[in-house]
Amino acid sequence: MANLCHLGTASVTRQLQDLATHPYNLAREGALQADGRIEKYVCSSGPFRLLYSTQRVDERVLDGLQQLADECGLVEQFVRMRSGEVMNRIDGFECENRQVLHTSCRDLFTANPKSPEATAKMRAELDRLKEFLGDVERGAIVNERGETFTTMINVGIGGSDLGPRAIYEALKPYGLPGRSVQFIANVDPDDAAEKLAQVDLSRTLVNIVSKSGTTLETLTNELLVVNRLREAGLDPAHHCLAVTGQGSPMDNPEKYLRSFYMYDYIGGRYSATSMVGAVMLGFYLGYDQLLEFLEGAAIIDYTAENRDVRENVPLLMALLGVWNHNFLGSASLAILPYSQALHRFPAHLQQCDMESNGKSVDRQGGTVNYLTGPVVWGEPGTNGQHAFYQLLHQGTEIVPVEFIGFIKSQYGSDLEVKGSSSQEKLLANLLAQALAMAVGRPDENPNRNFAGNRPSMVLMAERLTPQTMGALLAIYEAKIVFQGFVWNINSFDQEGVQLGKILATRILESMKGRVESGAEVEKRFLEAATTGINTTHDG
Ligand SMILES: O=P(O)(O)OC[C@H]1O[C@H](O)[C@H](O)[C@@H](O)[C@@H]1O
Repeated sequence: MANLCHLGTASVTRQLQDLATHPYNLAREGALQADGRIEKYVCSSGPFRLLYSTQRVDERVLDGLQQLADECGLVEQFVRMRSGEVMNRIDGFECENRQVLHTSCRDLFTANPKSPEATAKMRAELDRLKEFLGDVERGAIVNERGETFTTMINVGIGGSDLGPRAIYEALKPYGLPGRSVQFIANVDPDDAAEKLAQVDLSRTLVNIVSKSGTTLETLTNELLVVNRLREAGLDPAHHCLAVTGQGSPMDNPEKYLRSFYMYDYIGGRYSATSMVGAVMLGFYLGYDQLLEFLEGAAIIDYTAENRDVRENVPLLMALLGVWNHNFLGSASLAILPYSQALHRFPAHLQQCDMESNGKSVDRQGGTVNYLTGPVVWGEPGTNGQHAFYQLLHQGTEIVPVEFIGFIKSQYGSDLEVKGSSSQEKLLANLLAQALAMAVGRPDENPNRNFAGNRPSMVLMAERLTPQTMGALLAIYEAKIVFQGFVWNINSFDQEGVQLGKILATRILESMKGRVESGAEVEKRFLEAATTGINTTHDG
């Protein structure tokens, strides 16, 4: 039974609303140095340290957020989720009615996993993956000409692409020698054409990833790649792998060189540590580094069970986000990694956050009367500083920022220019931006005045490695789940994506002259979009 306490019923909500009428003034002279604030407002979990002195909070607000966490039973709900309680549900209405057990996929490093049966299933799949990867490595599994496989194409979309791709991009320096991965996600034929042109298909494994086994883009791209394999004289059953839900339409092991399973209690946007990410990451990183990635996530899952907000990074980030969004009124959230390797991480978080918490109905089927998930966006720094930081500093929209930074580079190849290394310049810019947003700078010229009081927080670790990437992923997954508990919404289904798929099918039918009754609007919209534009195919 989910806690009925949430933002709308917590007794402390009124107190936080009162505190929000006069939030901490970061731009006041000496505000940041007061009371050892900079050193005091630091929280650590696993390999990450969160600096939050540049948030508009003080001890009373933090105490209020602690009380909100306690009243909502956030950690208790998180523990119950990890232990297998059915939390993907809406009381009294038809719903998915499922457990939420993405944490079971990495709960491998203890004799007492939270959900033993789910972890045992993941362990069994990992054992099969380890054997397969070993066969590929040893050359026991080779192509038609007896050559080893060097490349993998990952065919999937949404959670079957965004998380795995972001993690692959983040960990490129850690790949096994000679290994590479390409991703085909969009149904746009140019996406597949561009990727297929970059590989030697004869040396390529094709990893078809779809939890449901029914996603139009993925099935279309599978056929497209299979067709290209056949055209090249290659046997698809000798190159293609499948990762899908047990019993899905793709669960057809004879059709594939290997099939690996994920389960309905793992949401697509939370599946990067399941076989959805593990097959590709294991091929690229090797099995041992895949385990390091999973262990990083597991470490955070356990630290996230600390009830003390001040000692639990994902819980603190969740509550600071609620403070900025629900009490200070910000509408969006910028996630700005000062690491080019994390350039696809904000895109993954857009799905994980906005598909989880972009909801307006609570877990009892009622309409919420408070804000839920924010708009999430972001790009790496320092690039963003040359793009949208003007708005962050002087726009009418206050956009809270979550910066992510590392002390050391991944490659260790750097150059001292004008007395500093590039990594030093990267970090200096990150910290400078957080301070500038907070403190501002008064100027009599209104166009040069920086009002400050623009909140941010800084997540720091030593270096982006497989383990810190796993930890970073789990921090954000837990943060998003904690916020969904505060808002008393079901963060684990995605009914909102279904209507578009239905209308797309109707428009496809219209294109073929088959107009269902009631699909008049789609037909007319299609005609307005295409009539008079050359739609004949050039070749
Ligand atoms: O993995 P699949 O079943 O192919 O689903 C891929 C994606 O499809 C849908 O759009 C869902 O909204 C996503 O959550 C899911 O990740």
